[in-house]
Order: sequence, then structure tokens, then C-alpha cells
Amino acid sequence: MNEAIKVGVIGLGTVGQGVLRLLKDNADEITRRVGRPLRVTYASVRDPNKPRDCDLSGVTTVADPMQIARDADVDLIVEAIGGISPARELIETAVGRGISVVTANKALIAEDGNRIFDAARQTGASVAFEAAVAGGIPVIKAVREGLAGNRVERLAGIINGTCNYILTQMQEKGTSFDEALRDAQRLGYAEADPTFDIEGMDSAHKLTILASIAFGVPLDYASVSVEGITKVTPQDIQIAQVFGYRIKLLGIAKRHATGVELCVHPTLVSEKAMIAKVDGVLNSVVVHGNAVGEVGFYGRGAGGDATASAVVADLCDLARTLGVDARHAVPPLAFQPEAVQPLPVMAMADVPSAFYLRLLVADEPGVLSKLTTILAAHDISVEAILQREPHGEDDATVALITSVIPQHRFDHALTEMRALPFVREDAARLRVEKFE
Ligand SMILES: NC(=O)C1=CN([C@@H]2O[C@H](COP(=O)(O)OP(=O)(O)OC[C@H]3O[C@@H](n4cnc5c(N)ncnc54)[C@H](O)[C@@H]3O)[C@@H](O)[C@H]2O)C=CC1
Ligand SMILES: N[C@@H](CC=O)C(=O)O
Ligand code: NA
Repeated sequence: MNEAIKVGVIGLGTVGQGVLRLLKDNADEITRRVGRPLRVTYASVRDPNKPRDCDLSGVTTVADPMQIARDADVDLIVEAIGGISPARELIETAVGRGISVVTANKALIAEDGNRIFDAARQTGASVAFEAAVAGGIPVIKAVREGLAGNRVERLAGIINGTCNYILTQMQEKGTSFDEALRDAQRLGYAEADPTFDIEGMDSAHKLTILASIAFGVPLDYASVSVEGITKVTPQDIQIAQVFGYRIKLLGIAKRHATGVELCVHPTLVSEKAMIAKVDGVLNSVVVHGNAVGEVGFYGRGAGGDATASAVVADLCDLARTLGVDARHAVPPLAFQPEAVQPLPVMAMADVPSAFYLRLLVADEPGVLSKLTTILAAHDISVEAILQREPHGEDDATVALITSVIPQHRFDHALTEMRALPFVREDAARLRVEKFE
């Protein structure tokens, strides 16, 4: 049999263990694809007493992950510890000695990827990161390679499994936010610090990577406007449903005449759109290319096995091209490094959208007509509106969906609405995104 390709795995948590399991369970299939077996020979284990759901026989375990990055006799390395440091130093050390790395670390790629890819280019090593976006969905490969003939106009997606799981549980089972989050953590979906999931930063990391690959712009996490799901209430989920919508946390990267929109926020999507039906831990990315039109991908966005599927796919790619200078292969960010150019990122105030608004108002006559008069004065049409009578002491609720307008116009109208004596509170304002 051909000599095995030796793999070092740094970090044996949800993803690392999944990689070991998959390489073992599907060893025959993988060997037939690659031409040589892939064998984990080294793994870094911080706590040797922790019970693990993978077989470590034949694997040399070390406490210090730098030992693997710097010295171990391996052909390829998997980084699965997460976070910025020491993950960055480990990857830079490995590529510095010409060892290619597979990482699932979207935070690191989004925030320091430009520097990491430069370091890898110095030696001709690769840094592969399919698992970093939308878990098991092979969306990096699809956009980078499969859509290379297109100018990408828009990319939008559900790219955080934890948030989609929470929103689905709240909508379908009436589960509380906190309970649904606890379940997502137990199932291995959430980040080590789940704030990254629920406050939208994890989606923003992934959107940064997708936007770069789609538009040929440098990775620029700081330019993404981010809002998470912590303010989404069961009431908004329920009213959206009455209007025929679902609320999803979307990442959106879109070209406009004056620049690109880069944002993550809870969004109303029509229940008729395919993406509205993507529930639970599933992710979905919808890409509009000028030649192909709209293309959609969906699948498991988090969890050990699904993520390991993407890590192992990258390992197979790199194993097949061991010894080949990565500077002659597909560039990591899809475009030739010297052709990667920034585009102006639009301020959210200028980005056009339809809006959902929920107001708490005093229960008195003429409320709807006064609100719609203000909207009409700002040339904003109302596509749907409802009013709910108060329960007991509560205020009444008015909810509406507007036509597509720049946010600043909507905000001016909202300022005037807030000043009306019967308006108690603008309780929710969400964007609405349309799909084919
Ligand atoms: N869990 C998931 O569904 C997905 C996770 N990812 C990414 O994969 C990476 C790993 O995530 P998980 O496996 O879920 O995390 P985890 O917390 O389950 O595992 C991380 C492991 O790395 C070890 N570790 C952390 N710092 C270390 C250090 N300095 N030295 C040695 N070991 C260290 C921890 O002890 C733990 O065993 C992260 O970048 C995450 O964002 C990506 C896609 C999906
Ligand atoms: N915490 C992330 C894991 C995968 O990237 C998520 O929930 O999507
Ligand atoms: Na992926």
C-alpha cells in the first residue's frame, strides 16, 4: 500500500474529534479518493483526562500544540482550537516551514487572513478553510471555483447554525431564547463564547470571508455592520408569520451603484422563499451571479461531523497536491492576490431596504391614519399593516412593512412618528430581504 500521509491535529474538541472519527470511519473511501491513506499521527491534547469520542490509538499526543506546528513529522496540520492567539502563531509557524494547514477558524481568517495568506505564500504552503464558512456546506469551493465565470452581484445567507437553531426553536416550539441556546451549546453548535453567535460576530466573520471570495476584496471584518438576534422577540416572530414572513439572521453582501453593502442582521424573508424553509442548525447561502442567476446551497452549518466533513475535504485536496507550490493553485481568496482590491462599503443609512416596524401605541382612534400620513409624506408606501388591541394594561401594537427605501428616509419618518403623543415606544425595526 502507498505510504500514509501524516496529519497533525491541533485541538481535540468538537471539530478535532470529528476529524479523527471521520478519517477512521471513512478511511477506505478517502484512500480511494486520494490515492494514499490519511493518518493522524499527532494530536495536541490540553487535558489528557477528558473523555473523548474518538480513537487515539497510534496517535502521539502532546500538551504543547506548538510542538506539532514547529517540529512534528507531519505532512499536513489541522488547526481546530479556535480564537486568534495562539492559533495564528501556530498556523504561521507551520506554513513557515512549508506545511499546509486546514483550519475551521473563521474568526482568525476574517480578522488576520490577509496576513496568514501572505505568510503561506512565502513558502508555497496552503491554508484551506472550507469548514470556516457554513460548516459542512462546500460553499467556499463552490463560490471560489464553481462560479469563477461570474461577476457575483449578491450573496446572502443563514451562516450561523446556533442562531438559526434558536430562532427555529422559538418559532416552532415556543422555546425560550435561553433554553434554545443551552441546547445549541449541548449539541456542539455554539462557539466557546456563544456571544459570538448570538450577537452576530460569527456570522460577520463568515460574511467577511464570503464577500472577499465573491467580490475580490481584501478581508475586512471591521467594515461589516453587525446586529445579532438577542432583541428578536417571540412577538416579532409571531407577527412576521402573520405577514407571511420568517425571521432569519442573514449575512448579506451586495453590490449597489455606489459601493457594497456588508451586513449581518435579523431579517424578514418571505415564507415562500426557499431560504425561509431552512431551519434548525441548517445553513443556506444564496449567490446571484450575473451569468448563472441565483444559486442556493444548504446543509448542516455546525456540529462535529458536518464540520469535519469540510475539514477532511480540504485535507483530501491538499493531500492530492502535496509538494505542489500553492502559488500555482487556486488562490485562497479566489482572485489573484495582486488583483484583490477594496470597494467602498456603504453606510447602512444609505442602504435601501424594505422595513418591518413594530410600535407600542396608546389605544385611541386615528392612530393608523396619523402614522401612515407621516410615511406617505416621506414617500414611503405601506405594504402590510396590522393593529392589535391592548391586553389588560398593555399598550396596543401596530406593526407594518414598508416599500424599499434608503434607511435614512425611513429613520426620518420614524423620528416624526416617535414624536406623536400616542406612540409609547418603537419596539422593533427590522430589515426585509427579497429572494427570487
Ligand atoms: N463546533 C462547530 O460546529 C464548528 C466550529 N468551527 C470552528 O472550529 C474551531 C474549533 O471549534 P470547536 O471544536 O467547536 O471548539 P471546542 O471548544 O469544542 O474545541 C477546541 C479544543 O481546542 C483546545 N484548545 C483551545 N485552546 C488551546 C490551546 N491554546 N492549546 C491546546 N489546546 C487548546 C480545547 O481544549 C478544546 O479541546 C473554532 O475555530 C470554531 O469556530 C467551525 C465550524 C463549526
Ligand atoms: N458556532 C457556529 C459554528 C459553525 O461555524 C455556528 O453556530 O454556526
Ligand atoms: Na463550508
